[in-house]
Amino acid sequence: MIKAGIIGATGYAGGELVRILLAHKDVEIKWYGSRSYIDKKYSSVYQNMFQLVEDVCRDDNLEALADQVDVIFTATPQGFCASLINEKILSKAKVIDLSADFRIKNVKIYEEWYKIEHKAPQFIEEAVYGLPEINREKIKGARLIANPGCYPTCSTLSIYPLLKEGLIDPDTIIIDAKSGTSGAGRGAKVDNLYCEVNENIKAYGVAGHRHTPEIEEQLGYAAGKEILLNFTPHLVPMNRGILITAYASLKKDVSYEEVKAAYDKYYEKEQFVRVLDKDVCPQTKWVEGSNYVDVNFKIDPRTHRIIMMGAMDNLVKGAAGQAVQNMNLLFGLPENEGLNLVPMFP
Ligand SMILES: NC(=O)C1=CN([C@@H]2O[C@H](COP(=O)(O)OP(=O)(O)OC[C@H]3O[C@@H](n4cnc5c(N)ncnc54)[C@H](OP(=O)(O)O)[C@@H]3O)[C@@H](O)[C@H]2O)C=CC1
Ligand SMILES: CC(=O)N[C@@H](CCC(=O)OP(=O)(O)O)C(=O)O
Repeated sequence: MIKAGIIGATGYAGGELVRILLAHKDVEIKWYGSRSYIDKKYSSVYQNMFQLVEDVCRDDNLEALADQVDVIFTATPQGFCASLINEKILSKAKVIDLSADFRIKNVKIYEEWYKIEHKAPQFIEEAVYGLPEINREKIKGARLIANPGCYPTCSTLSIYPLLKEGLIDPDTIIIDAKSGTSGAGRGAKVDNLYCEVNENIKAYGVAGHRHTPEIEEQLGYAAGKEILLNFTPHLVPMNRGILITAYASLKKDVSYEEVKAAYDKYYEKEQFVRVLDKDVCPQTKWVEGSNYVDVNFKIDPRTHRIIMMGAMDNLVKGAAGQAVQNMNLLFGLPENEGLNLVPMFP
């Protein structure tokens, strides 16, 4: 049995990790970390866990935890993991960080976009960006995984094959994204109150969202050069789900079959990326509660542009599901163990 500890188990991403790991046959959760609910039963925080989890929440102490578990998930705010990680911890346990602390290789860019000083830049180079469909082999041997952001996961997977195959002009990418409110976490914020979100849709972080450099970095690797793009997220009145609609100019005339072949080249064998049938647009409802990313595209011959689309559950493939996928790779388990979650509908 793999012993797991979750720091930030009381948040939305941590809660989803608990839900997935409880059904994972090779994992035992040893530590439900929290700062606000110390010594309170975990199931009193999340009543859906009544009679399923008897443990109480424990203080966030990464060093003490590393002595007791094989893997630590940090589902905590930006800066937390970097402020505590050290060589001793990494020599004892694998760490999968769900925050952005180790996602961006250039520390200056991290500090500029996150407005915090990075407390452990010495581990940035070593950390592996945990997008299994692209970095599978590197993930297997890692000690520290930078679990990708929700928007970056959906955006990168939707666009990656076309950049790799040189079908689109990397300097023309525009990503329009939408997220359900759980993406903003469980902490109380005025912007996420019912009356603010219900019956409403709004853009936020326009021309400045912190996921922009993460997406640019990952798509830059695919393009083989640095790229700049426009990324505009929107908050929509639903609990879960991310939908991205991305636009780029085509570099040459292409047929549906050529573009489909590019997607198939990278995803045909990938269980969690579903390239939908022709003319079917991805919808968040069709992936809810699952680890799937549904992708598709449409060529617009009139404007000589292509529209790339992706849908995903921000808490599963966008956070906890992907973290478990990474854990499976780190421990040599089948990559889909505990992740054969059938999407719920309606
Ligand atoms: N929500 C999502 O869709 C996604 C989230 N993520 C990332 O996962 C991480 C958690 O996000 P999310 O679950 O949404 O956030 P929440 O606000 O829902 O949860 C935050 C968690 O962190 C704990 N926490 C808060 N402040 C501190 C602190 N100073 N020190 C230690 N622990 C603290 C909280 O515990 P308590 O209050 O009990 O002390 C809580 O368990 C973030 O880095 C986020 O960016 C990544 C992808 C998607
Ligand atoms: C709706 C909403 O607020 N979403 C969050 C992103 C989700 C998240 O937690 O970000 P990471 O994937 O980087 O961890 C945001 O825009 O900041």
